[in-house]
Amino acid sequence: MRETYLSWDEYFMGIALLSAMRSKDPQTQVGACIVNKKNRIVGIGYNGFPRGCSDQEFPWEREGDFLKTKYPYVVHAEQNAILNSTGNLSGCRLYVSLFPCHECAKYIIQSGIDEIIFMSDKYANTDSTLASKRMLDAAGVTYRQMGTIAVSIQLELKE
Ligand SMILES: Nc1nc(=O)n([C@H]2C[C@H](O)[C@@H](COP(=O)(O)O)O2)cc1CO
Ligand SMILES: [Zn+2]
Repeated sequence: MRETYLSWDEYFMGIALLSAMRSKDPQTQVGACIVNKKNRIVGIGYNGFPRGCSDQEFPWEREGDFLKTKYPYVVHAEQNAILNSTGNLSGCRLYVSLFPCHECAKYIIQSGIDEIIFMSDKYANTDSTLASKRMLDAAGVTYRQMGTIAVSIQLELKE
C-alpha cells in the first residue's frame, strides 16, 4: 500500500486551496469546501463578485471611497460554498483557507455546519474575527487550524 496518500483533511483543504486559485482578488484569494459526514463534497466556492457583476466593471481596490472598493460587492468564499451547496448542511464541516469573518460566521451557524477547519488566521486580531469567534463559541461550532500542507498537484501518469 502507498504510504504517501492524502488524509481526508489534506484532500479537502487541498480542494479549498485549488478553488482559491479561481479568485480574481489581487490581494487575498480564499477557497472553501463543505463536506458531509460521509466525506462527500456538498459545496464549494471562492471569493468573487456576484453573477452579472463583471470583474472588469467592479473595483478590486482595498482603500479609498467605500463604493470604489471591493468590500460592498464581493461574495466571500464561505458564502458561495453555502449558496452553491446541494442540500441540508446540518452536521457538515467547512474547510476554508482563511478564518471566516463575522458575517460568514452567522451563515455558517445558521446553515448547521458544526466544524470549521481553517488554514490562515491572518486577521485574528480584527474585530470581525473576534465577533466571529464569539458567535461560533456560543453556538458550539468548533474550529481547528491545519498547518501548512504540501500538496503537489503534479501526477506521474504511468502506463
Ligand atoms: N474568510 C474570508 N473569506 C473571504 O472570502 N474573504 C474575501 C473577501 C475579500 O475578497 C478578501 C479579503 O480582502 P483583503 O481585505 O485581505 O484585501 O477575501 C475574506 C475573508 C476574511 O474573513
Ligand atoms: Zn466572510
